[in-house]
Amino acid sequence: MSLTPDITEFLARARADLRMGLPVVLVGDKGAGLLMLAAETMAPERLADLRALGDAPVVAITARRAETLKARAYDGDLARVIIPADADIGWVRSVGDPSDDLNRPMKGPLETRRGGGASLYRLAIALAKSARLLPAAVAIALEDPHGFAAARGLTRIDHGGAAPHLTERSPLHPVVSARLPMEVSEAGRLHVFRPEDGGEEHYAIEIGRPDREAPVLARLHSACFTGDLLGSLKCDCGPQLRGALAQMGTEGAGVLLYLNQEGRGIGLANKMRAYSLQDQGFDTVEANHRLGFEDDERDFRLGSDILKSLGFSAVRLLTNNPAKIAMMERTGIAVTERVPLKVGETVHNRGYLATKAAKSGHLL
Ligand SMILES: Nc1nc2c(ncn2[C@@H]2O[C@H](COP(=O)(O)OP(=O)(O)OP(=O)(O)O)[C@@H](O)[C@H]2O)c(=O)[nH]1
Ligand SMILES: [Zn+2]
Repeated sequence: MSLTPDITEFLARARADLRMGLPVVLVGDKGAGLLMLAAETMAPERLADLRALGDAPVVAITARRAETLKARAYDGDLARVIIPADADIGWVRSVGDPSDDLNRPMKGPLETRRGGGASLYRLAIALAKSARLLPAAVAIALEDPHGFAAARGLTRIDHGGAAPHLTERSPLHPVVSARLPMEVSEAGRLHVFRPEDGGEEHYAIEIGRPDREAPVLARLHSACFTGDLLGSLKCDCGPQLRGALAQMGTEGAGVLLYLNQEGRGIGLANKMRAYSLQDQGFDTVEANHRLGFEDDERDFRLGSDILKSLGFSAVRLLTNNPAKIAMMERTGIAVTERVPLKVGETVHNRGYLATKAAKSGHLL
């Protein structure tokens, strides 16, 4: 019935639960169950309650994180680290959080579980990521997941229904648009787009009245609180944002998409964790990996969705990132020209820009 939450709505609820430190119940296709919490937000007393359920709980982590911890990833893309009986919550958190890797290296070897299906653990990690938490999930098997969830009022997620929603993006809908006179152009307009899944809103800033039949000067900008707002010298985002808008103002037409995918899609808290690791000597890509993330967790398809919704089908794209161009082309937006955007190099971000060129294929 329409008044009952659907899977998208249950997933949104699960994300909120995990951020608060609440457990979520996952149900497999054959009825197997898993109780999960995000390692990062779990309260110490809940670890004791989990242990009381029987079997030793595990921390599920990505293979990226497992590599740093030298833990065997028997499941390929993930590892299930067994929580020893005498381990406390600090130990559990350190499995997921690399902040103390160098100061207080974990005493190994870590024992990891093998055998049995891993799909629910994979779902647990994907959920933690989509909640913008560290990809580390404390989990224990449940025999009667339905009864367990119902008795405690916990959110229950069915694997079959959930899996496609974690890889496919949610449809975006225009909410409102209004005139916004700006320094670069008085003919500015801000459009707000909202996804159906309760996730972040994204924005389009339209300058002038670009012709929908011709390629539009466009920029896909990912949110960077530190660079866009604070004038951080560690990246080039602020100057790129202002440079792109200035060029659109000068040409009299353009569209800048402001995608709320902070920190290449890992969220500000995790980006700051990456910055701490960078201060310990790791580069931007290595830092992401130590945290358990891929180099880049963004979904540029959002950009094509918004451009199409605004009526555009071809762009002159302001970027140095070939992945953005490839994704535009794959999703039906023609890139007729790449317009380079080289601004804001500083002594602090020279290494960052060089790493992006060497490891992420950015054009110099
Ligand atoms: N995880 C992580 N994210 C970072 C770091 N430095 C900057 N970012 C994020 O990287 C993104 C940069 O976005 P963009 O400038 O749109 O993308 P780009 O891939 O550099 O491509 P172009 O600028 O178009 O060439 C923003 O979301 C920043 O918050 C970092 O060291 N670690
Ligand atoms: Zn930045």
